[in-house]
Order: sequence, then structure tokens, then C-alpha cells
Amino acid sequence: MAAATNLAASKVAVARPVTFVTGNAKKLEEVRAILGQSIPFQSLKLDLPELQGEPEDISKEKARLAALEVKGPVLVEDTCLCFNALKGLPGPYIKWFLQKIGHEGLNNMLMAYEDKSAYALCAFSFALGPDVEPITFVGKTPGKIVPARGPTDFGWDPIFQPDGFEQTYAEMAKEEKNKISHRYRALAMVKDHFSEAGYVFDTDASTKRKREGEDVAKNGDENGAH
Ligand SMILES: O=c1[nH]cnc2c1ncn2[C@@H]1O[C@H](COP(=O)(O)OP(=O)(O)O)[C@@H](O)[C@H]1O
Ligand SMILES: [Mg+2]
Repeated sequence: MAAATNLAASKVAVARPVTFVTGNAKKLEEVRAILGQSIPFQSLKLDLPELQGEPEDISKEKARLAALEVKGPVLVEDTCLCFNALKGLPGPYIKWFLQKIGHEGLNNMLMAYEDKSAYALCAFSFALGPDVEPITFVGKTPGKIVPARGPTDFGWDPIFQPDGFEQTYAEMAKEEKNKISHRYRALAMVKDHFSEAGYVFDTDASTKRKREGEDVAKNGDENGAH
């Protein structure tokens, strides 16, 4: 199925709004805040299986699976927390490390090393449809691993202190985090790509919503992601 047709040199008509596929409500909240109305998207709550390997490849493969599922344009992301002393690990496996050993265990892993530096990495992949090769955008924010400080409602936020700040991600105001985060940096590239490609979301649904003065992105959780 062709999800897009070339209209003119720099215009690509996209048959439906982009579906952001994630099983993580906190990610969705940030993506929504960062994208605002720049890219019309809806969300779909689906936990996609993950390949093992490099972050870009994991993210690309997630996009392929998502596009097959959605049969249309999809956006997915995969997040890594990488310790420099451990040559980038836990990296894409941070979810399982966090689940099993928690904030304290992650700090303990670095006890053997003086170097507590780390970076947060977000790899977004966008695919126009199931037959189109996904494109990947990687954003990174450098920082260091510290004993947990701040609210514990989102992953490893309490133990990551970005460079140039005295606060952990968890202690920062959401708007502050969203100005410097790995996710923000990757999404800035996604936005650039969308404006350069000149995608035109030429759908009945989006036209109808625009007419009604609604925000497609804001109303994107009708597929069950909260
Ligand atoms: O910006 C963030 N701050 C803190 N924790 C995050 C952030 N983004 C993702 N995480 C956490 O890091 C891990 C990343 O794993 P992955 O990207 O596969 O998440 P998902 O499967 O929940 O979508 C998860 O435990 C997630 O909750
Ligand atoms: Mg992952």
C-alpha cells in the first residue's frame, strides 16, 4: 500500500496523520508537549518487541513492525541511558536494569569507576508506511549519574543530572527538561525533516478536525494511550 504519493518536487501527500506508537504514557506526554501542533499525530498504545543491538537499529526495526501493524505512517522511539565507564551500557537495556536493580543498583554499578558521566539517547524512527524504509533521528544529552533526587514518576529521571545543571531531570520543571532533553533534541530533527520534506497531511479526518478547530495531536489518544 502506498502511504504517500509525490505531488510535486517537494510535496508529499500523506494519507493519514502519523501514528506515534508507544506503550509508555510518560513518553507520550513529553512528545505531545514538545511537538505541540507542529506535526499532526495520533497515538497508539502498543508495546512493540525489541531487537537486540545498536539503538538506531532497534528503533528502525520498531518502526518496521509498527508500520506493518498500523499500515500507514508511524513514528516510534527507543530510549537509552549510556554509562561512559561501561562503554555505553546499559544503553538500550536500561529498561530491564532499572526494573531489576532500581536507582540505587544503577548507582552501585558505577561504584567501581571514578567516571560517573553518562548520556541519555533517544532514537526516533519515522516510516511513511510498511513498504518504506524508516528514517532515524538520534538526540543525545550528556550528564552524570547521581544518587536519586526528585519525583520518581518517570524512569531514571531522578538519577540523571544533565551537564550545566544542578538539578536532576526529575527535579527540573517539565518545560526545562523538554528544552534540553535527548527527546527534545531528537524531535527537533524530526520536525526539521518534516518541514524539509513538505509532507502534506491531506486527510479527511485532519481536514474535518481543522474545520472544527480541534488539535489533532491533543485529541490523539482515542486509541487508548493515556
Ligand atoms: O526521558 C526519560 N527519562 C527517564 N526515563 C526514561 C525516559 N525515557 C525513557 N525512559 C525509561 O527508560 C527505559 C527505556 O526503554 P524503552 O525506550 O524501550 O521504553 P518503553 O519500552 O517503555 O517505550 C524505560 O524504562 C523508560 O521508562
Ligand atoms: Mg528499549
